Amino acid sequence: MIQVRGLSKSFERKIISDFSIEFTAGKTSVILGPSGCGKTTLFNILSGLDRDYRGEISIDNRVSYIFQEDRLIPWLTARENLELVQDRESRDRNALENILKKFHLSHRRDSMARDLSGGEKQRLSIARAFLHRSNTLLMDEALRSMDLSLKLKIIEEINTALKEYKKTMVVISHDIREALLMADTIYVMEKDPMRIADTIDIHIPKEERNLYDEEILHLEKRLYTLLLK
Ligand SMILES: Nc1ncnc2c1ncn2[C@@H]1O[C@H](COP(=O)(O)OP(=O)(O)OP(=O)(O)O)[C@@H](O)[C@H]1O
Repeated sequence: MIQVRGLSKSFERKIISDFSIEFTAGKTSVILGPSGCGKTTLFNILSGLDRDYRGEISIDNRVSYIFQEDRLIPWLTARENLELVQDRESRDRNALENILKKFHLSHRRDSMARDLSGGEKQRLSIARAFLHRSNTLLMDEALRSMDLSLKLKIIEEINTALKEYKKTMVVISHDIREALLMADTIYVMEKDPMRIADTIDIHIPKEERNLYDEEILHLEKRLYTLLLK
């Protein structure tokens, strides 16, 4: 469980003020909300990158942060990039091979990161976050620059990996469909200061969700209405 209590953060203006939220352990929460409402600011605080805030944060200290850009070491191979997050003494070769397989990268294991396609690079950085000994994954618009078909494939891989790795995941997105396919709970935010406008729990099993499903289409409409308000 990630708990945020009475969080406040200001830059030139008050971005977050007395804000509270809980993200359930082992579940995926997706945050949708207008540009500049404070989503990345919240992630920077949750991940420990920003310690200049007021309020209480309760989070496991092992957090993996997946950014929009891949942040791989270009001159290392896919395998070597993964090894960076493993303990040198107890390096688990099987775990590494398993995660390569889950993200359909086994055939690219010995390729330099710089030679991978954009989709493969982002898959590798997501795979690395799963392999890292963390309980919490924070993903900030990591699928933004992908076409729909690639995005759907990677979402399926993430959902499959989550079943095995049981991480607590929080995702920032601007893509309603991405949210509908990944989330156990969607939080819609408003800005100035950031607050929760609506919370939507989705009970359809993830492997049964598709974008044409009536219930999903209904939720999509509800989310558009909320976000375009
Ligand atoms: N280091 C900083 N110094 C000054 N202002 C900042 C800083 N970081 C963020 N801000 C401001 O805080 C507000 C919230 O920014 P943040 O990046 O958290 O928004 P966001 O919801 O993630 O937006 P987006 O969806 O566009 O990525 C914005 O107005 C931004 O300009």
